[in-house]
Amino acid sequence: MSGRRKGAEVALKDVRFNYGEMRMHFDLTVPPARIAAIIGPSGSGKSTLLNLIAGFETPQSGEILINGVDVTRIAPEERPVSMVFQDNNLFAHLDVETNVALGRSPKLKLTDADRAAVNSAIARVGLTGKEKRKPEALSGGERQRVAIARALVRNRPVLLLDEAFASLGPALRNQMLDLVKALHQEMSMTILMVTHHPEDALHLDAMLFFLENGAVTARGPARKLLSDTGPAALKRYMGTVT
Ligand SMILES: Nc1ncnc2c1ncn2[C@@H]1O[C@H](COP(=O)(O)OP(=O)(O)OP(=O)(O)O)[C@@H](O)[C@H]1O
Repeated sequence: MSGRRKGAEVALKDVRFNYGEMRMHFDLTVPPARIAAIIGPSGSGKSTLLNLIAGFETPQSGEILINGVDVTRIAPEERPVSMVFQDNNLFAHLDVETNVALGRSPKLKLTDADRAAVNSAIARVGLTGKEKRKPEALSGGERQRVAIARALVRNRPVLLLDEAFASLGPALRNQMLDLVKALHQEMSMTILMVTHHPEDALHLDAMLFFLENGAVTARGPARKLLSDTGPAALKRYMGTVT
């Protein structure tokens, strides 16, 4: 891998985005090299928030800044961002090595340095020896490791994880969170992670943004927000009060 990289601040300033009747309004900042967990009820706008940052959606108004640079109208591939989804991250007909290499060079024109970065990322996610396997010959957790390796070789300072581990069982999910934690310690990228599991935010000692109905209604350190003194709406979401 290409050494230590530093995360970038991610800021949404007065961003408005509508899907029909669903009106969303985001105003939030994630400082450089922090981990932010995005939680909230189904349909509250979590994936839309990440899609706006990644550039798969464009706001009706407002600005998205990454390290102070306005990226609101910039194409997804030109943003300093990588994204990992819950599934469908990999090309089924390509082996592990090629799937990862696509993150480095979409046309697969690889230099020796690129190949070294691909091998290093594969090693870092614990898949050395499985380079020639197709996704069908991997477990769900291994497939998500490939997706993370591909994000790593892109060498972008912001990593977006959209329920990336949701289809994995609890033990494997914890392993993946440990991997994210270790990668974050090494590379200090800024991470925004959508999850349905508030305990993931604790596991990563993350900042927490709680979304309801298209807006952030609570924010702060996960350990504080998820404690007894946290907001009532969050407790209702967690099922700890009715
Ligand atoms: N492509 C789309 N076209 C129209 N409406 C959409 C589209 N994608 C999402 N929506 C609507 O926008 C709202 C926010 O959706 P989003 O997927 O961001 O929510 P979410 O919090 O990620 O939900 P979940 O936890 O169920 O994945 C929902 O009301 C959803 O129905």
